[in-house]
Amino acid sequence: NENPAARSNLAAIDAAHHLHPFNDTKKLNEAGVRIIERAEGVHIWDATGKKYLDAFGGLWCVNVGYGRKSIADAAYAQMQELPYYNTFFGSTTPPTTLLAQKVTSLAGPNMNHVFFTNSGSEATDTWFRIARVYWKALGKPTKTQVIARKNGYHGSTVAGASLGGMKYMHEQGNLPIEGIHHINQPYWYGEGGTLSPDDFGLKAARELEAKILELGADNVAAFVAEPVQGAGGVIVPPSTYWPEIVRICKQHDILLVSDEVICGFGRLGSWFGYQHFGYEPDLAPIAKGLSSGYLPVGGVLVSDRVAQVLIDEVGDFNHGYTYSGHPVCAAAALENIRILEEEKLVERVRDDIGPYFAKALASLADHERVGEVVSIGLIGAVQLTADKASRRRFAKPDDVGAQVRNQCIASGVIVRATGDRMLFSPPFIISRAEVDQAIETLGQALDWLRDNVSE
Ligand SMILES: Cc1ncc(COP(=O)(O)O)c(CNc2cccc(C(=O)O)c2)c1O
Repeated sequence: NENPAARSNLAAIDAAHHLHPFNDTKKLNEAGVRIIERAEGVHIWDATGKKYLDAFGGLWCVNVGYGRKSIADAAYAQMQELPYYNTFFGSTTPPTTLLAQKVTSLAGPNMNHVFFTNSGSEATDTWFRIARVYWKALGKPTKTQVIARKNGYHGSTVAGASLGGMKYMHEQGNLPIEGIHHINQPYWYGEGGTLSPDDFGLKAARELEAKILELGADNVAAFVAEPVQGAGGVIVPPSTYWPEIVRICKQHDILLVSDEVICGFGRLGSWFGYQHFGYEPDLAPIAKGLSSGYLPVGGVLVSDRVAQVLIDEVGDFNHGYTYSGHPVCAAAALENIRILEEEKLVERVRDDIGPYFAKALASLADHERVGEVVSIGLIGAVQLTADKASRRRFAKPDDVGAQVRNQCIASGVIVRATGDRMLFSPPFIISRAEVDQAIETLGQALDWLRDNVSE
């Protein structure tokens, strides 16, 4: 399949003109870019014809799997009918309105409105402004501060990168912007010390209360958190965490924002992550699984409490994007959700392949280089450790994670590494045999780590 000239030519063109996200362009150009040409089911192929099992689902997002012709057909038909019109100036288009109805019908009884965006980052900036507008309309204009978590990820816009808790992002662009504060993440394995997970869950949650009291509840607009922190390493909170967060937000009258960009649309075995953990947010950004990545679309689910103020008190809400509610993206998202419903893929994650995946992942727990394995539905992580008993971390977690990831990719399985945690987020259609292949491949990479990386 390899056409060396064509491939190397494309790589050379890419090196000459394409600046990639989250990448060191010089290193990338030396290594050579991987040209992905096609995909089907859970597999992708690069330009050399190499086939990979994509156990990471693109970027956490290809929930229905690749090659869904019906999504392409839906987008094509809509594009021929009406390729674009805006939702400004009192307009909408049929797919946009129907998508708003469909998404809110899945979001629970108190989430009946959605604001559309093109991405999760734009959804973050949207709820950030809604939260402040809400409190101002209620006569509390000083409630502007937002609390987020270290190692959380909420996107790459200025507010998104500021609300995220990644220091290496803050250092680029003089972030965070003012008005944003961070508390620790509920990462028991790395930060729980000698506490039990349950005690640590309460301790981590109560950092929110301390921060609110430090800032003054009359100055705090909202708290944002991912049900499970994805890009931060699939940090699953102890069971005591979320109930305590809910208590604190209620007690101090702080809006609760649940970032559903990864956890939404079935990833945890429920339509939204907050349904899995049993809480109801005031605002919830969505993207990724909304369209399974087939076209860029995002949004913010808005609770009745907030929507009522936005509608009855605020009047003009001066925010929005050219492509907010884009009809072709909406048509693709509608077909994506139809597939999730018709094939009962969310139930499959909850009742079948999710439990199977958890069992397969647990088979790695005894490996001498594994500190913990965690999963909910079809999101999972394997924590690497230099010493099981002491939970000692490798000196260079990023390097170790990258080496293990590269071993897996060389063996034809795409996984993600965040530091020293190996992450999975496969399409919901993954078969049991493909789960076994992904786990076995990681197991071989762990053996390689044990036999080749000391310390
Ligand atoms: C929880 C969460 N919130 C917001 C965003 C921003 O969405 P957009 O990217 O569509 O603007 C995300 C995105 N998450 C994301 C995006 C790109 C790469 C990776 C990775 O883990 O390597 C993760 C996310 O995971």
